[in-house]
Amino acid sequence: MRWQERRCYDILEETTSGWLWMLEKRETEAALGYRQSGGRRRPLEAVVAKVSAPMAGDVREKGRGEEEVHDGGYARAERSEVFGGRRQRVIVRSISMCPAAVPTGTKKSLPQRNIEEERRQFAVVKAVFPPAPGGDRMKERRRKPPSEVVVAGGKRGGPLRFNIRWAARKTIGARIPAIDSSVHSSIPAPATSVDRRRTLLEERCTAPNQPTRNQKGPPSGLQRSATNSTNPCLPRPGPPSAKTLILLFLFLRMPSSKVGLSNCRKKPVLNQTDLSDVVDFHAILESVDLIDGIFRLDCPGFDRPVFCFRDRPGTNFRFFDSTSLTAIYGPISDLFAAVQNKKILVEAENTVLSLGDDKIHSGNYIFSESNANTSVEAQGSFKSVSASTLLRKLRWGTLGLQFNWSKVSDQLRLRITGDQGGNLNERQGNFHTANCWSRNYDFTLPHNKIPEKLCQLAKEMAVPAMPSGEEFQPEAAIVNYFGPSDMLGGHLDDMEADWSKPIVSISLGCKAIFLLGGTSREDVPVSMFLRSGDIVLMAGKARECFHGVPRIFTDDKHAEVSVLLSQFSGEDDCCITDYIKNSRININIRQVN
Ligand SMILES: O=C(O)CCC(=O)C(=O)O
Ligand SMILES: [Fe+2]
Repeated sequence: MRWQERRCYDILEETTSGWLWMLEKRETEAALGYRQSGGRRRPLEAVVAKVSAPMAGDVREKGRGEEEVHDGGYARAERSEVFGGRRQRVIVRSISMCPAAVPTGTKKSLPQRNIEEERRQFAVVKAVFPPAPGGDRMKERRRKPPSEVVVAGGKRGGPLRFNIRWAARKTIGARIPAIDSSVHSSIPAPATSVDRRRTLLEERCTAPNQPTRNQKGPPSGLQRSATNSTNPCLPRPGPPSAKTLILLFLFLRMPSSKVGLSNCRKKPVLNQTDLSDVVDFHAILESVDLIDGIFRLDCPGFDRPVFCFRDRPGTNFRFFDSTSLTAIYGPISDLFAAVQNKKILVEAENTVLSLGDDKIHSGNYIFSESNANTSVEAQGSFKSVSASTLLRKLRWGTLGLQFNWSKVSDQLRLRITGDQGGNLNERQGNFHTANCWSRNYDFTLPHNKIPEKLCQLAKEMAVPAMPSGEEFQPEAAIVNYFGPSDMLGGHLDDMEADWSKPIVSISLGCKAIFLLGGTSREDVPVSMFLRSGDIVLMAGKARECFHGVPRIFTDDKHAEVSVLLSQFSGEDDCCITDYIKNSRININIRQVN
């Protein structure tokens, strides 16, 4: 039953053996023992608390002007914007910002609308597992979640004025008391790290902050409706023990940004929020009801039902143009084993790779026995960090073909922030035609192949989204590691040449909310729960849709990892179980060519 999940965890060790891994700059420095030159070195927690406090789009107070604050590698922007007819100061932090900015003519979109084709192309696969023994699923499904969920933040002013803020209130800002306490008691993971990685990706098609046009209201919400038993889209019922659900997104919706982690010092103001609009495929699978706007598709040759979204509401994004990242290229391996054995990572060698105009910091890192007499910060000339710290701080890594992140970042700075004349569209056009399509994946960067087991799994799971007779070729993968307060801002994944091939996106660990938008920043997203073992497939039209992960659930009740945890009972498994309880891992696998 949990084969998919289990297989993923079997290969988890390998997914942390990628060639490239990346930490937030400040974290990297802190973790590796660098000192801030000249500056006061503040504890990481303080920095995290500070940047975590403001929510995306958080309205603070009236103000004028614009300022950007870069804080130890983190960044936030304070802008003056007009909300509700008055000018107010807005703090924006790590907002995803990728508009559908690829100029007409360069965008690789589907040549022809073909609904049947699209059904295959825009797929989300979801694995749903049998209820825990004794669990009352019907009761579970009927229970309304809102009463159990509260939102951090208090009055934010005009939540519907910007859809992004609607999303923040409706889903992103959702907080469960137990989560808050766990957040406070744990060392807060930087809420921005995953976004940072994404920010680099997005920068290539970023537009400056623009006033929202044609704003739409919040989505009407997907209503439950009785299923028509003659619905041709309904698949044959599968064996309950192998209930894996495939969701097919015909038109996806877009995400929004994030909610900040509660400030460690201030108690968050908790308001109630309503998660009843969050699509729960688990419940749909258990139910005889479908939800309006979602249908099930029979997919020959694939033993799991396929669910599709019919419509595409939208959301909008606001732009935030700031990033400061340090990419560290270099292989690490056996991270979990190193944690288990209390090893430390030392930088054995530090080189700088030259890639065209870029210089990329590249290290040779090895895990070595920790020496009781050697403090982490005093390893001779080596910078070092304990494997457990590294695991906690790790936010993403890549497998297979590498992307030259720093190049994109530099180019973006030149193109977008440089004074090159022309209007925004022209600048974006220049940027895209000159750089994006020719400079995304860098085939010259050293890399390892994606682990074979992961390739195999991706190929199998990609079937519903592949053109018939073609096999998915996994060439690159990004592994996102989400801590309790991490989130992934709205973005497009458009680096790959052929958008008709799916991205196979596997969720592991704690349950998350996934937001799915449209092709425009102004489209309102639909939100859905992704549980451990779920797989999202996106291809074709869906590649043009914004999506993101505003939050994960780490409290015992909502994380839904108990069955998974029960599979790790060995003594050596404790570092994995500890990690699973507070984390979500997403592995998204791509065919690049
Ligand atoms: O974590 C997820 O479910 C989505 C990840 C994603 O969209 C990405 O890495 O591009
Ligand atoms: Fe993505």
